[in-house]
Amino acid sequence: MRLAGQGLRCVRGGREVFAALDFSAESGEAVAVVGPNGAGKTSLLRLIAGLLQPAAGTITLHGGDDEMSLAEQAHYLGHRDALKPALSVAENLDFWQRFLGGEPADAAESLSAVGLAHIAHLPAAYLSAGQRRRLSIARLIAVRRPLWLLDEPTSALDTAGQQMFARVVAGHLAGGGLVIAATHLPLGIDTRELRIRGMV
Ligand SMILES: Nc1ncnc2c1ncn2[C@@H]1O[C@H](COP(=O)(O)OP(=O)(O)OP(=O)(O)O)[C@@H](O)[C@H]1O
Repeated sequence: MRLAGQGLRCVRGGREVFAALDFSAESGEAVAVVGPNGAGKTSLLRLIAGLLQPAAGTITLHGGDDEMSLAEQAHYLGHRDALKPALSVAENLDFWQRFLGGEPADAAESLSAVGLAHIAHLPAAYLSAGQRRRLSIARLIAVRRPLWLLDEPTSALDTAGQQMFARVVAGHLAGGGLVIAATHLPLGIDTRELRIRGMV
């Protein structure tokens, strides 16, 4: 599988954020999107996820599932954790699986992997920032998709959480997955750097 962007131009609020951006990433590879605040890292992830349209250029995924769109083959984990506060930890996972697909056994495994099995019954509203982030990471495991688009994935994670994240990503890459992560922090895994300078 190969993800490639060519000649990408991003405009937000009538202002050019970046232009003529090329990148590519292969199965088993993690790309760290780096650059100063406002350079367009989040915008690039949202372009790849199909949540924004490029003003110019193309994004293509080769070797994926031809019957699915790029967005259907990707997980987008944004700044804000997409949790339903009234649902418990386990119910949030169950909701994602009903909405996005996935095996119940993967949900149970995902809670153990992120260290939340002991509070599976707790409403998401009561979770700490780091626990919310852990639950978001559990979605990546509970619903299998090859392309992970992660925005500051380790924010709010403690040291053990960062190590857990590195293990989860390593497992995904070993299984032929692909990760694009916008970050200001080292992710604890081998990454190739994609630097965006932006127009700021
Ligand atoms: N909805 C919007 N309307 C107009 N401009 C926007 C919008 N969202 C973002 N921008 C602008 O687009 C530019 C890129 O923002 P983006 O969030 O992609 O940057 P970033 O590199 O992820 O920044 P940070 O490191 O601070 O997270 C910024 O100048 C921002 O103000």
